[in-house]
Amino acid sequence: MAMVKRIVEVLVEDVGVILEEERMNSLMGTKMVNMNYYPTCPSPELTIGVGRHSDMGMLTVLLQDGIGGLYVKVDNGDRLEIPPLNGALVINVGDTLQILNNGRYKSAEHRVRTTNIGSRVSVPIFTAPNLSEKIGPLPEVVERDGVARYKEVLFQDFFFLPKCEFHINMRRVCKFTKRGKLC
Ligand SMILES: O=C(O)CCC(=O)C(=O)O
Ligand SMILES: [Fe+2]
Repeated sequence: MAMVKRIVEVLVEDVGVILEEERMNSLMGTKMVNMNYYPTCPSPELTIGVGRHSDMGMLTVLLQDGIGGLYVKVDNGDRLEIPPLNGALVINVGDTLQILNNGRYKSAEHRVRTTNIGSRVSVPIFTAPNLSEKIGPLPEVVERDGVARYKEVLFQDFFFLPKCEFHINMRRVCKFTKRGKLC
């Protein structure tokens, strides 16, 4: 946790903001762990491991085994595989951090493919705000940028969007935050 906090601190310091301890704790008050198991698939192209989405919170710390299959969409639209590195963690920027920084750090869209070489396990740890926390671009950043690219919302208002299939829901979340309204 201390490591995740330190990374967030460095990222917001880089846009000229020092967050107070209390605010930092509220922004990272929700912690969740997923344990993903992707069985080996003889025809991976016919399956969806995890559909495309971005994570909603501040930062995600992901431990993956040696199989691979995680892809991130980069600016030109290509999808890059994030190859497993022994002993390395993958750190994802989430939607909340993107909003706080007024769009400077992007929450990367990613997805997971299954493989026919072996089953895969991954364990992401998500940090996200308390449900009652207001999230919007940090005032210092808005002042400098001259524009707020996202409106302020309660974290719970996009965490509990109307239920449909989970990952469709995640995409709706992105539209909600990036356009400032529900899709
Ligand atoms: O399995 C992975 O590598 C990523 C899983 C993921 O993106 C998620 O659980 O949000
Ligand atoms: Fe994810």
